[in-house]
Amino acid sequence: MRSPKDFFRPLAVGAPAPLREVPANPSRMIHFFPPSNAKMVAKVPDIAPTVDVLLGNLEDGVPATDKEAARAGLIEVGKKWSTPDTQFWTRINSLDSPWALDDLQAAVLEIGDVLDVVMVPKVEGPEDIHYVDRLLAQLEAKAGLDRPILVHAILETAAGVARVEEICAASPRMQGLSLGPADLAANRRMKTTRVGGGHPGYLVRADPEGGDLEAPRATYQQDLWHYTIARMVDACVSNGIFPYYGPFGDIKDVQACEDQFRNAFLLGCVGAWSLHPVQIGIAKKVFSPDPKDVAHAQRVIEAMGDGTGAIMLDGKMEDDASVKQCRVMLETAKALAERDPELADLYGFSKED
Ligand SMILES: CC(=O)SCCNC(=O)CCNC(=O)[C@H](O)C(C)(C)COP(=O)(O)OP(=O)(O)OC[C@H]1O[C@@H](n2cnc3c(N)ncnc32)[C@H](O)[C@@H]1OP(=O)(O)O
Ligand SMILES: CC(=O)C(=O)O
Ligand SMILES: [Mg+2]
Repeated sequence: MRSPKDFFRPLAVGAPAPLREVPANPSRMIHFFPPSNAKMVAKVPDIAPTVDVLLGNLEDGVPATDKEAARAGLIEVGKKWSTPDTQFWTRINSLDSPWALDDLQAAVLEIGDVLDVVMVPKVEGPEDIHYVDRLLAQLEAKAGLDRPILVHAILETAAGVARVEEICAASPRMQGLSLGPADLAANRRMKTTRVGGGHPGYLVRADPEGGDLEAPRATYQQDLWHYTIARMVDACVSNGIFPYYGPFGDIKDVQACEDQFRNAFLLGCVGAWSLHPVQIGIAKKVFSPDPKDVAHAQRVIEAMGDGTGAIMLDGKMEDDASVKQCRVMLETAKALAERDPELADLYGFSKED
């Protein structure tokens, strides 16, 4: 662990100074595309303006035989990047793979000027972040970049979950964390075969009525990811960075995808991954506060005056703590509405709001 005095010093001569605060840019969906697929690369100009984050994926999902082609596709997209209101990220291969070093070098040296965030998979502890941190500083200095590239870690090993707080605090470059439910399930030896979402076998059953064990009893499916997401949210918030739900692999089940995303939103996540165009709209809907909640938040804030004390509104007690929740809701809505006029209209915000 670096001394607190050195925490914000650049890690290489000539590298840009680390940021003191991670920007809270809208990132309701991190949209994944495989840059090795020429058809999908051709769609980038149309898709980029419709998403908050576009991510060129170099890791899992890209066949080993296509790794070089994916890196070349990412560079091609970066060189033509002309959507400054959308963030541009990449996911590099894991640090123990034969590709990670070349991924990082190519991404920073060739397109570092347009790259906002590098997503690092399978992070096991702060030492992985320290390695990437120093390397990025050296590469940024070499490329002559004037602002640092941030780092996003995927939580997809038991060791990573056990050290999640240390990972979040490892560097001022840390932008956020995503849940990696597929690799995490494998690493934990969970007995599932899915990419995120629930499982019908993970349930609780109602007690038998009148002790009748033969009578039908209601069952309730439980959320396999609740514990990990809650830990992730606490670790992120206490370090001033952002938590995200990861992928939902059952593309056709848009309803369960929406439910999983909403659980994450309610627990504090700011966004999720979209793997297919159909999931972009789901993430946009879920991670933009509901206009009814925004209107309610405005009413509570107005009714609470200076924000202290206790009042009754619609039969419910409101006080200092509920007004703080309402401010979170309103601030989130305002930040999103700033870049989305349709949302601003939906919330009834005027330009002065
Ligand atoms: C556990 C993890 O690591 S998750 C992250 C790794 N995985 C990924 O990144 C997967 C990303 N997604 C994909 O590769 C694709 O969506 C797949 C393979 C899952 C499905 O692709 P398809 O079989 O082509 O789906 P489908 O036929 O429904 O696609 C409809 C259209 O959307 C396009 N499309 C599909 N996914 C994407 C995408 N992620 N970005 C842009 N366009 C896409 C298709 O090219 C197709 O275009 P067309 O109508 O012009 O032919
Ligand atoms: C997100 C990811 O990489 C996983 O679920 O494994
Ligand atoms: Mg993974």
